[in-house]
Amino acid sequence: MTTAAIIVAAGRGLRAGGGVPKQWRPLAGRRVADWTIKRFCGQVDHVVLVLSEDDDDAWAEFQDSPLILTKGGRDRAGSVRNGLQVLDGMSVTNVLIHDVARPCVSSETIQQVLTALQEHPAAAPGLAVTDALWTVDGSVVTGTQDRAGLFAAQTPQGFHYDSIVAAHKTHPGGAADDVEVARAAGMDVAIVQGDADNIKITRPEDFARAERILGTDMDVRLGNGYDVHRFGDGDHVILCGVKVPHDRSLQGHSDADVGMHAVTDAIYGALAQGDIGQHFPPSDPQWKGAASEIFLRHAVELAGQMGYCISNIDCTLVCEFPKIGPHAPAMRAEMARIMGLHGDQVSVKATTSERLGFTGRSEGIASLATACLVKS
Ligand SMILES: Nc1ccn([C@@H]2O[C@H](COP(=O)(O)OP(=O)(O)OP(=O)(O)O)[C@@H](O)[C@H]2O)c(=O)n1
Ligand SMILES: C[C@](O)(CO)[C@H](O)COP(=O)(O)O
Repeated sequence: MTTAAIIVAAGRGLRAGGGVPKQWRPLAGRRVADWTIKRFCGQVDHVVLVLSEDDDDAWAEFQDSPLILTKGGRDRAGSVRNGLQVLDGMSVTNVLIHDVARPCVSSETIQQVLTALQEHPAAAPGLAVTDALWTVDGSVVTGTQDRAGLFAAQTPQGFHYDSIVAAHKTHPGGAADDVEVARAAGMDVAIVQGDADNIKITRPEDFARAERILGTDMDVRLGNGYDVHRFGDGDHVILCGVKVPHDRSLQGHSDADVGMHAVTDAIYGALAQGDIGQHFPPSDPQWKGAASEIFLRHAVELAGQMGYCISNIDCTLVCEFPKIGPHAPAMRAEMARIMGLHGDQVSVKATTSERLGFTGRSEGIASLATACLVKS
C-alpha cells in the first residue's frame, strides 16, 4: 500500500488578514505551513505541497526538499485536483487531503483516518456539534436549528486514490470539501473521531488559539555526558575552556578538557547523535591537541540544524584539586560564549569524592553533564 498526503496551501488567507497568506505567517516559533508539513512527515510515503504561483519564495525554498510541489488552482477544489494529478503514475493507493491552515492536527487523527481507509473508501474526522445552533437575521436571533446528527468537518480527509480522482473528474464544482465531492460520486464516507485542537486558522484571533495548542506540545530533549581524563606531567589543566594552573596536566588526544567533553556528549546525547568519539575519532591525527571548543561548536551547530535550541547546561567536575570554585564563573562565561547562550543558562560546579576512588587519589578528573534542548 502506498500512501500520500496532499497539503493544499495555495489560498490567500484573506479572512485572516495580516498582509501575508496565513500559511507563511509565524506561529509558535516557525511558520504555519512548517508545522503542518512536519505533522505528515514519516506518516505517509509522499507529501505533495500545493503552492500558489504567486508564492515565489516558497517555491524556491522547497525546491530541493523531499516534498512534491505543484501549483494551486482557482479555488480549493482546483488545488486538490492538481495535487491528485501530480500523484498520477506513482501507484498511490490511499491519499489524505489536508488544509495547510490546520497546523495542530495530531498524528493520532492522521493514523485514525489511514486505518479507517482499510475498511472504507473514504474517511474523515468530524466533531459532533455540541453548541446550540441559531438562525440569525442581522444581530437578532430568529430561531434555533436542530443540531441532532450535525458534525463539524475537519481534515485530513482520506480516500482511495482512484476513487477520489474519478469523483473530482465528474464533480461540477462548488463543493465545500472533498467529502462532498466523494459523496456526490456515491462513495460511503466513514467518520472518525475529530479533535477539538485540530482548528483551521481562519480569522486573526485563531493564531493565538493555535499558539496555545502548540504551546502544550513542546519537544524537550535531555542528554547526559560523562568523561574521565588521567593526570600526567604538566603545570596546568584546561577545564570548561579555562586554563587553570596546577602541578599536573590532564592527558588526552585533544586538550583533554574533561568538562567540555562531558557537555558536548550531553548535547549529542539529547540529539541521539552518538558521541565525540564518533564525530572526531581519536584515531584521526588531525584532532591531536585540538581545542575542545571545536567539538562543542560542532554539537551546538548540529542542534541548530536539527531545529533545537539549548535551554540550559549543567556540568559537575569531580576532583580534589585543583579547586574549581574560584574559576567557575570564568568557565560558565567561556562555555556560554562558545554556545551562544546567556551566562545564567550554563552551570559549572564541582565536588570531591571524599578522597575515594581514582578521583579521590588524584589520578584524574571526572566530569558529568546534563543538557536540555527544546525544539524551536
Ligand atoms: N485556491 C485555493 C484556495 C484555498 N486553498 C487552500 O484550501 C484551504 C482552505 O482553507 P481556507 O481557510 O478557506 O483558506 P484560504 O482560502 O487561504 O482563506 P480565505 O478564504 O480566508 O482567503 C487552505 O489550506 C488554503 O490554502 C488552496 O490550496 N487553493
Ligand atoms: C475542508 C474544510 O477544512 C472542512 O472544514 C473547510 O471546508 C475548508 O475551509 P473553507 O473555509 O470552507 O474554505
